[in-house]
Amino acid sequence: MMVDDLLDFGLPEEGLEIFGDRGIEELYPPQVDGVRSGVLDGRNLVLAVPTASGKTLVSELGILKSVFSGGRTLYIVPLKALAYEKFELFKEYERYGFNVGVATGDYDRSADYLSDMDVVVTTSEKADSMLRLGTDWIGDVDVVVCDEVHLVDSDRRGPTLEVTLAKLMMMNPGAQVIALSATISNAREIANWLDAGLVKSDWRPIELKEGVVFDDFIDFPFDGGKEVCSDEDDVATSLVRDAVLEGGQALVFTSSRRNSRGAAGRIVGSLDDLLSPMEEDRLMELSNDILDVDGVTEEGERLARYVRRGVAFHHAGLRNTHLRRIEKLFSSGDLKAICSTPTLAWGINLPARRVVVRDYKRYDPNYGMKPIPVLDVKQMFGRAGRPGMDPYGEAVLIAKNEVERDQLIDRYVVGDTENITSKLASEPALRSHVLSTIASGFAGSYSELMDFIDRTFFAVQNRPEDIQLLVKRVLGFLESEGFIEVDGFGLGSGSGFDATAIGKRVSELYIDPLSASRILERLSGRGMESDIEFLHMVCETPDMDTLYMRKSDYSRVESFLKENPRLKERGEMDDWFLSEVKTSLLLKDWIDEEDDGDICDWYGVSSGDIRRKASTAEWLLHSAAELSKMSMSLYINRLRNLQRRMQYGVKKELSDLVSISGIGRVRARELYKNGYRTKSDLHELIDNQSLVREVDGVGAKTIEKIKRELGGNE
Ligand SMILES: Nc1ncnc2c1ncn2[C@@H]1O[C@H](COP(=O)(O)OP(=O)(O)OP(=O)(O)O)[C@@H](O)[C@H]1O
Repeated sequence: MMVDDLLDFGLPEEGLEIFGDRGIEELYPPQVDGVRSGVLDGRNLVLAVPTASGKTLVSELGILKSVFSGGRTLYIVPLKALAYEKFELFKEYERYGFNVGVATGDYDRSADYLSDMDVVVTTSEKADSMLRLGTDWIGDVDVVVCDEVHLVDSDRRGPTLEVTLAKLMMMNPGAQVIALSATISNAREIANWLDAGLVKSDWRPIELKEGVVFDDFIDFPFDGGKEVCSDEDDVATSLVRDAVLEGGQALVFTSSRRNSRGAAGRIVGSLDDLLSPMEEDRLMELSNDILDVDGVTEEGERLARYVRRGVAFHHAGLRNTHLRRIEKLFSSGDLKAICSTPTLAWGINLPARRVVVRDYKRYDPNYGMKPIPVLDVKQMFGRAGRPGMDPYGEAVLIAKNEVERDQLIDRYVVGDTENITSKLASEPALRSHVLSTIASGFAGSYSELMDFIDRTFFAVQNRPEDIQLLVKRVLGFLESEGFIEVDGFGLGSGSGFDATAIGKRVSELYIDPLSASRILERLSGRGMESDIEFLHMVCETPDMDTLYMRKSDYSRVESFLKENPRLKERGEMDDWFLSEVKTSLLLKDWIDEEDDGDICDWYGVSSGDIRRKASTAEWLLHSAAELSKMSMSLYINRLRNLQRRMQYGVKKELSDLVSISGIGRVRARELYKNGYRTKSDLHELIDNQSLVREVDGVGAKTIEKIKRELGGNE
């Protein structure tokens, strides 16, 4: 089917222009199936097709049809980076007078400012928080697109995604739901849940050869085989060099951060002779950028060194700025290889000629090393092949012997993906979503709550009596903690309930009700004195992912506790408690302006980890301050002060300086040392350029930024 034919199915003419500008003339087969299944007639649709087979365009058919008749779309993605990727794409609609917005983060900030938007791209967490805040325009949505709906299977994100979809469908019964998915075995079950038609296909725009390498030979069971034309000691390195020799790039997936660094370290040097002088120049530039942002940690320095030679590693511990730059340089072809943890496979579209899955086992705390799900391997495989650039994509697993090769072929090449399952049965997820469902008015009684839960994927897959048991347990907890009030005697089908004022606020703050109850208990207890006690308060909540205790951490943490008996009283000396204390100490070092490199060494973390922990702590301190307001606690100023320091990683006296964009903790300290302590002191600096030399790290560029910002504030 040609794009022009879409007019017969009701696509507005402008749609042809939009797709024409992207060079799209003919629809891919699954897109044709989407059209035939009624996506342009407002029908609900689940599209389960491989990565990069044009799912977005099918959703755009529904979106364009709707916005050209005055409708509004909510487009839900799993990750912030993806939200911005889609936002950039949909911004093309603005030339027809539509407003396109993006919303992520800031979970208790009102989203009313988006009420004029025709298309809003958001993450499932932000969509959930907008529902909790009672955002009016959410009840006026005509198309809901859910990208990567198979992530209902994810322990962390899945429950939020399914509850959000269920709420959106309940509020907007006439809205069209378009769910995009990887190829999963039980796609039909998802389609039944969403009352949708199903398009399921294995078609890909570019041929994908999937195979297993052993003894320098890649066995592609459906496409013959291939010798690897490179004989490095390390198999992954050979596979990468071989792909680059053929003019391609490679993505290497590893099971851990440490392995991603190790694999990149082995590749470095093997590509030197394959880089052009122009590529070398660009890589040098990126490498310097990395040093500029993070030259003090061993990892930042190592990343810069590798990038200079065409290779990078990529994992969630790195700074976001670095991750985005690495992705950009790989897309432009300058970087030849990235060694990454699997997160990259679920993120933005970053295709490569060859994908190497180096580790197919991952550590599981309950089972030890365990083979990863087929779905995960297929997702990584799916990143192979750049449409329009590569003749085909190759995806390869590595075997150590012939037996393993055959097993890997059976399981991951020939085998089916697993069924996906709801994760809403987990108690932390359920208590949070049950509270939010009551607090935001979706359910005022037990029977309404059960009606609502009946709309979730959880209810499709579980027996009603099991669900009731779990829900009752959670309701009992919420009542005993004072987050809901129940009418009548006991919890039964006749009982009605409402959230208390504090329960409503907990739901809006987007924290686990158990976190709130721990914080409230701490705030009402006997006087807290030191910073570390407040920091431990946030680290003992389930919302904080605490740091793992390494052997070398025990003596440090235990001797700290010896000197701080008040904190020691808070717990048993088990790993659980010690890791809370270790995390509190990291946060303390962050706000005391310890050097990034030292913090990374002391705690065994990466630079991005520090910022992510600090950001969670900042959110919890903000929540504690809000709860403190409601419970008349005396700590509000103290909490606000700590929250501000946590945001920037500084002592109190730098607060004024770091609020200026472009001035981070290190530059602020340098300015302070040189006598510039407030914004007004900085006026003097920008008026007198000769002073620039006095302050380390504050060059002409920064001065320009400060000038702009201070000018704008006046
Ligand atoms: N019919 C088509 N003809 C040519 N190119 C197309 C067509 N449909 C989509 N594309 C292009 O294919 C690329 C991949 O499409 P898209 O990102 O929508 O895939 P996807 O299935 O959503 O991928 P992912 O699984 O990563 O979300 C995009 O660059 C898109 O512009």
